[in-house]
This record gives sequence, C-alpha cells and structure tokens, in this order.
Amino acid sequence: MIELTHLTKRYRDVDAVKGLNLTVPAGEFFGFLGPNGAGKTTTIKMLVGLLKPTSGSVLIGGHDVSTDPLRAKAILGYIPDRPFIYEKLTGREYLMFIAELYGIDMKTAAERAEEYLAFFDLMDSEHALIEGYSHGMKQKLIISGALLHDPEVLIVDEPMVGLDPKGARQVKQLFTDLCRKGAAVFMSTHSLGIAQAMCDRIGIIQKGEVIALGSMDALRRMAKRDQENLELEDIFLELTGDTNLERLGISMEHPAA
Ligand SMILES: Nc1ncnc2c1ncn2[C@@H]1O[C@H](COP(=O)(O)OP(=O)(O)OP(=O)(O)O)[C@@H](O)[C@H]1O
Repeated sequence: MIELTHLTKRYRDVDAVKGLNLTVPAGEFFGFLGPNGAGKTTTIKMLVGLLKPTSGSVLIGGHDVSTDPLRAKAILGYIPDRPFIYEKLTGREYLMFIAELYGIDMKTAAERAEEYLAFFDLMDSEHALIEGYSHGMKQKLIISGALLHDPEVLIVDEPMVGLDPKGARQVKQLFTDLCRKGAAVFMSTHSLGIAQAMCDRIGIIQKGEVIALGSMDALRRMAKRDQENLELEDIFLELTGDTNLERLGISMEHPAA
C-alpha cells in the first residue's frame, strides 16, 4: 500500500534520507521514530509529494507520487506537524471545501462533515471563523478534513501535539478504526508510549537510515534483550546508542487513557 524504494534526499551538503526501503501493507499501523534531525519529516514530505526525492521512489496504492501524483493523492490523507488552514473560513466551510477538492458529492460531504464536527464537539463553533479556534480545535478540524474522503493511506506527522487527553483519545480511536477498515497508517511521533500502544510495527530512523524495524517483540530481540516487559524507551536507547531522551527530543509520556 505504501512502498518506498531506495528513497534518498540530499539537501546541499546534508544527506537527510539515505536509501530507505520500506513497505507498509494495507491494514498496518506503522510507527516512525527517531531523534531530532533523523529525517522523519523529510521522509514524510516525500511520501506525500511535497518534496521531490533526490533518487528513489514512493508508491501509494501502486501509484508513483512523483509521476502519477493525482491518483496517489486521491487515496491519501495527510496530517502535517505544522498545519496550514484557511483561517477566514468557518469550520464547516473548511470541511465542505476539502470535500469538494476530493470530489465527494455535497450530500455525503455534508453528512460526513456533520459526523466529524459532532464527534469532536465542534458543533457550537461550526459557523465561527477558524481564526477564532484554539490550537486543539484547529487540529481536530484538520484531522477531520484528512479523513473526510476515507483515505486508503494515512500519513501523520506528530498528530497529538496540542490535543487534550480526550481529543488525543478520540484521534487514536479514529486512526485505529481506519486501520481496521484496511487503511495503511504511517505515523511519525516522538511519543514512545503512543507508538508502543498503537503500532503494529515500528521503524527507528537515525541519521537518515532505518536502524531497526519490526514489531515490539522483534525490536526487543534486535536490542538483544528479549525480556517481555522491555519498554520501547529501553529499546530506543539501546539501538540509538544514546542515553539522554531529552537530547533526542523523545518523550515517554504515556498515551492518554
Ligand atoms: N530545507 C532544508 N534544507 C537543508 N537541510 C534540511 C532542510 N530540512 C531538513 N534539513 C536537514 O535534514 C536533516 C533531517 O531533517 P528532518 O526535519 O527530516 O528531521 P526530523 O527527523 O523530522 O527531525 P525532528 O524530530 O527534529 O522534527 C537534518 O539534518 C536537517 O537539518
């Protein structure tokens, strides 16, 4: 469903991503972790077609993001870490606008917009301009917009930032439901607790290269410490060879219950 082949990005004198090979099948929840500057956002921007790879390719549902971008993007949902949103629209207008871009018929669009606005408790503000929304409210709207067309592939960069515990729980539920319906979810996060709780497989990237890939059990074996209770935090430290989580920009906060 998502297929990266020898994916490489070089910025002038920085090799940000070095020959990444990775496949995320339909129905898998994949977690992408790594220290600050490891190459996560660069990878994600290439996945969604915002950045041209120096070499290598990205296939989304079999469609090459570089050569067949419209087909690839039609089945893709993307939630960026620093979202852009049209502040002069109302919440409902924004969702209807996004629905139109994806070619969803207006009746279905109105029903889905209503479902998401109600799910996220945004009905009281649906006719207010987005510029008056809080950060968390904007985040919920962006997530709703990314899910409106029922994407087959969801790419998410740090989704829980700015959400309160209830919002974070709702978002986790939406992502998990989408995955159960058969979508491939690719999520970058600094929260090891969230990755451990939600992801079927985890990839750890460091200096542009994947240094570990697999289920929690597989990662425990790679860290050569296959105690059942070994947490992702221990594995991450063992594999990245660093001992200071703060320096790595990693949080072990546990996902909101
Ligand atoms: N536009 C750019 N021009 C030059 N170098 C860049 C650019 N964007 C990123 N880089 C470099 O590429 C490398 C990977 O950066 P990237 O933002 O992909 O890392 P990241 O894993 O997302 O980091 P973080 O967790 O801090 O967000 C870093 O060395 C960064 O300095």
